[in-house]
Amino acid sequence: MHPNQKIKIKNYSVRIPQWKKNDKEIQQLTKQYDQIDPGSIATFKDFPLTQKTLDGLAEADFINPTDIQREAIGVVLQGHDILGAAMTGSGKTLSFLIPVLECLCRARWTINDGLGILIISPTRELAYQTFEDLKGEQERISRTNIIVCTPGRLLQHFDETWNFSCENLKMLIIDEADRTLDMGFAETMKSIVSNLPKERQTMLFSATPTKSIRELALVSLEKPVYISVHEKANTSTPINLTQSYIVCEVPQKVGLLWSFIKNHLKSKMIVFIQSCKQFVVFLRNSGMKFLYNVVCKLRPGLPVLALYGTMNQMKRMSVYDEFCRKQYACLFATDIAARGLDFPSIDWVIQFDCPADANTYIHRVGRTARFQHGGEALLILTPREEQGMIKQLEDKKVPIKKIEVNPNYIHDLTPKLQTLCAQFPELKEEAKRAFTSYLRSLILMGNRKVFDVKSIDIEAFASALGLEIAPKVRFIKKGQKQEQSTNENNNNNKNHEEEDKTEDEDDDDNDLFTIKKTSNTLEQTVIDLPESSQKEKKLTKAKLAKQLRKKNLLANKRIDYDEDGNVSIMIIISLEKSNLRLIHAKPVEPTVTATAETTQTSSRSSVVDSSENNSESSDSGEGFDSSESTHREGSKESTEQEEKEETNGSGSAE
Ligand SMILES: Nc1ncnc2c1ncn2[C@@H]1O[C@H](COP(=O)(O)OP(=O)(O)OP(=O)(O)O)[C@@H](O)[C@H]1O
Repeated sequence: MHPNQKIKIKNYSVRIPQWKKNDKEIQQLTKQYDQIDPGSIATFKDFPLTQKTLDGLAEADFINPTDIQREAIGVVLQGHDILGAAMTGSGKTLSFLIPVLECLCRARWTINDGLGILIISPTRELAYQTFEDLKGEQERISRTNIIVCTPGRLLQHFDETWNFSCENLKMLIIDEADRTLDMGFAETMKSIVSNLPKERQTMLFSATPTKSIRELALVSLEKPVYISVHEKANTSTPINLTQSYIVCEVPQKVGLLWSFIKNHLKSKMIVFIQSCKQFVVFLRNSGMKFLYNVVCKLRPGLPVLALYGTMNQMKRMSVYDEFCRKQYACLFATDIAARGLDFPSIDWVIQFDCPADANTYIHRVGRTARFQHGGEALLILTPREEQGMIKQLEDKKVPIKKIEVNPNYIHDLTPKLQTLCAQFPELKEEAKRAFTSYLRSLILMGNRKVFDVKSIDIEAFASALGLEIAPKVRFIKKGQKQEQSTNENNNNNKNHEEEDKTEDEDDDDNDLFTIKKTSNTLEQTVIDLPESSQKEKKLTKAKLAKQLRKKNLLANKRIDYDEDGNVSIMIIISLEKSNLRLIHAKPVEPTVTATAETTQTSSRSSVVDSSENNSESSDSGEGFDSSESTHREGSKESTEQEEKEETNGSGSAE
C-alpha cells in the first residue's frame, strides 16, 4: 500500500441486541434475588423482575400476585426446585411462567440455543395433532425455546425426531402432576426425566397433591422447597364457591337437569357427565351425547354446546372459543374440561354424574369461582352414592350442603323423550347406548361404597330415557358373578390382609388412586367377554407381532357391540410396563388393508402408541394418539363411524 494512500474505514453499525443493552439491569436484578421476602411483596413490581415482564403483567392487568405467586416466584428465581400446591383457579400458571421468562431473559436465550423450557401438562390441547402436523413440528422443534406438551407426545419426539435435543434445558415444569400420574404416565415421566440434563430447575404443580406425586418428586426434584399455600385453609375449594348437592333417583336425573337449565337461562354453566375411559369410542361418550342432543332438541332457550375427548381437536378448540365468548350458555362436558381449562365467568358447575373421587370433584368445581370471582356448584347424587361420596368430600375439607328439591320442581320428561325417541331413531339408539354405558360405568367404577349397579331401577331408568323397554343387560349378572368370586377369593385372603394392613392402605388417596389405576386398564373391559376367551398371555413384542401375522389379527382395537350392548368382537393390545399383553383376540377379517399392513410391519411406535392410547389417553384426550393418526388413514371405516357420531352429537346448538 502506498504510504500516502488513505485508508478508508467503513463505519459498520453493529446492532446491539436488546438483552445486551439490559445486561447491567439483569446483573442488578440477579443480585436482589436473595433478598426476596414473600411477606413484603404487595405488587409484582416488588419482585426484581425485568422491565419487559413487568410491562407484560401490567398490560394484562396483573397487578397483585396471588398467594402461590407470592410464595413461589421468589423461590424459583433463587434457583430452587419446587413442589407447589394451591387451590384451583389460584394462579399457579403465572407462578411458573414469570420465572420461565426471567430465566430465558437472564440466560440471554436466543433462537439458536434451542429448547430451554419444557412444560408437561396432562391435557391434549397442544399435543393432539395429526402426523402431518407432527412433520411440521419436527422441523420447528429444534428451533423452539419453550415447549408445552403431553408426556406421550414428548416421548414420541425423543424417539422419532432426530434433531430434538434437550441438552440445553434450563427448566422442567410438570403441571397437574397428580393427573399425569393418575393417567398412568408414571413410567413415561420417569423415562422422560432420565433423558433430561441433570443441571436444570424443576417445578411440580398440582391443585390436589396426592402421595403418588412424592415418587415423581423423588426422581425429578433436587432438594425441593415445598410450597403449599392453602394447606392450613379450612377448605380445599375456593372460599367464594357455594357448594350444594341434591339426592334423587337415577330416573329423575334428566328431568331435574332440564328443570335446572330452564330456571337458569341467564347463566353460564358447565354440566359434567361421566365418560368411561374403558369403553370404545362410540360408547364412551354416549350418555353425554344423548343428553346433549335431547336438550338441544327440547330448545331450552340458551346456547347449548358439548365438549368431549373423541371430538377432533379443531372442533374442540372451536367449541372452547365459542363457550368462552358466550355470556349465557350451557356446556356439556366430560372430565376433559375438569382440569386446567380457564373458562371466563362460569356461574354454575353441575355434576350430573357422581365424580369418580373427591379430587375429580374439586377439579370440576374449580372451573368456577376462579381468582376472586364467585361461583356455585351443584352435585347430583343418587341415594346410593350419597353417603360414600359425601364422606370423601368431608375428608377432603369440601364444604357442601344438602338441598331438598320440591318434587313439583322436577319436570317429568318421560312422555317428551318417548316422543323424541319415536321421532328420531338415531336418538333412540343413543338412548340405548346411554343406558348400557351408564350401567357398565357403575360396574367399572370399582368403589362399591359409592357406585352400585344393583341399586338402579332398570325399568324406570330405561323409561326415563324414553325407551319403552329396557335393553337387555346380561353383563350385570356376569359382573355380579365375577364380583362374588372375587369376594370369595378376598375372604380367603382376609386373614393375611388384616395382618399386613399398613397405614398407606388405609389412606383414601392411595386407595382411590389404586382403584382408578386398575379400572383404567383394559383388563376391566373383558368383563363382558365369554369366560373361555378371557385368557391372557404375556408376550414379547416380537412374539406378539408373529401371532398377529399368523392369526390375521388387527392390531390396536376393534370392539363391536351387538344390539344388547354385548361385545361380539374384541381385539385389544395393551402395553403394561413394556410387556405387551394380548388381552383378548378373536380373528376377524381385516376391514381395511392399510391397517392390517400397519399391523404386519408393526413398528415399535405404532403398536406401542396405539395401545397406550387405547388404555390411557381415552376421553381425557391426553397423550399422543397415534391411533388417531397412523391408523386413522387405514381404518377409514371406523373413522367415518366416529365422525358420524361426532357430527350427530357434538358442536353447538342454540
Ligand atoms: N395475579 C393475578 N391477578 C389477576 N388475575 C390473575 C392473577 N393470576 C392469575 N390470574 C387469573 O386467574 C385465573 C386462574 O389462573 P390459573 O389458570 O393460573 O389457575 P390455576 O391455579 O392454574 O387453576 P387450575 O388448578 O384450575 O388449573 C386466570 O384467569 C388468570 O388469568
